[in-house]
Amino acid sequence: MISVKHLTRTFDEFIAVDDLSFEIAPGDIVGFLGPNGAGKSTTMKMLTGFLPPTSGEVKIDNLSIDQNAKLLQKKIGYLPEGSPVYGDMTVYQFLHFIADVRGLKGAEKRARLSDVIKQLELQSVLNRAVENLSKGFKRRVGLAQAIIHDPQILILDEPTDGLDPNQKHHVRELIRKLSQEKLVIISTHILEEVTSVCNRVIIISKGQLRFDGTPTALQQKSRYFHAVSLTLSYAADISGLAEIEGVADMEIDRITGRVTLFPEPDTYILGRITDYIHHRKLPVDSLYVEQGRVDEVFRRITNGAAA
Ligand SMILES: Nc1ncnc2c1ncn2[C@@H]1O[C@H](COP(=O)(O)OP(=O)(O)OP(=O)(O)O)[C@@H](O)[C@H]1O
Repeated sequence: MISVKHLTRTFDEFIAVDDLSFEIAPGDIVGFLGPNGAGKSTTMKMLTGFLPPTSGEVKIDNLSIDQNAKLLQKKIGYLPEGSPVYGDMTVYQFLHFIADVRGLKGAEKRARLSDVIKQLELQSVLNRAVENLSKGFKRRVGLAQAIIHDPQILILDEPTDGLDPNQKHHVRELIRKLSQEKLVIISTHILEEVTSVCNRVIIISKGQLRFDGTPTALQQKSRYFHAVSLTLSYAADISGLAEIEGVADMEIDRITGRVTLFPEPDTYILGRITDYIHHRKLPVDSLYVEQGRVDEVFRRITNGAAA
């Protein structure tokens, strides 16, 4: 269990993290979101005990990270932003070195090394210097070092940054698998990652907490939640759609031609829309109820007031 209370960090006059409080329990896969410069990395560094807070506290299993950093860091796997250091080592040397630092020995060390090499598919680059690897492989080496000691808590700063779509998928699957028995916090800019991997979302902006809830609760904040969208196979008179009882507003995407109808509060409009389409024989190609657009909520939340 991680407990964060009134966590604040300033750099000279600048407040990078501003009075954050939240608790994270095992089983939580937290997507930690925020625009560039929101304070995500700074928060993660404080959660892992690598940066002292200006005020407030972080407790892991009821122990303050400030006073117990060495002990608690054994429970944490941390993937910092960017690439692994010690770039002139080969991947194999680097992972051995990290295994030693983590106190792994003998058969256990060999088993864990072979396990992470397999999980992150690093066999083909074991003898290459870390600094010469592609961005994607560097990220995978970083992930391997984060999980080598099988930590209870995983804190991953942009784990899929720089990965191609196949690798992204692979790493998300790995995170999903690891999260069955661990507490996981990942920071990301990729909003689809949140709905596909996380069961909780924390959004910060300008160092302050703006949202803490499930991905579904976030989607429900979208103005598109339960709106009905449709596309037509050819142009037709759709002006009557906006007049349907219960439809508050209509929006047409100029690029895709997608038509979206927004319901009045607590109104179910799908039935009336399908009746209308049927009656007018409109050439509808696709029709669906929107689940809410996370990117729209994210923009609104991070530009304005707390949600
Ligand atoms: N050591 C430092 N000295 C001065 N300012 C810093 C320091 N570290 C971070 N900052 C500032 O604190 C703010 C938050 O930075 P942080 O890296 O935590 O943001 P972030 O949310 O991780 O951003 P990004 O998504 O771009 O990685 C930024 O304005 C950054 O410039």
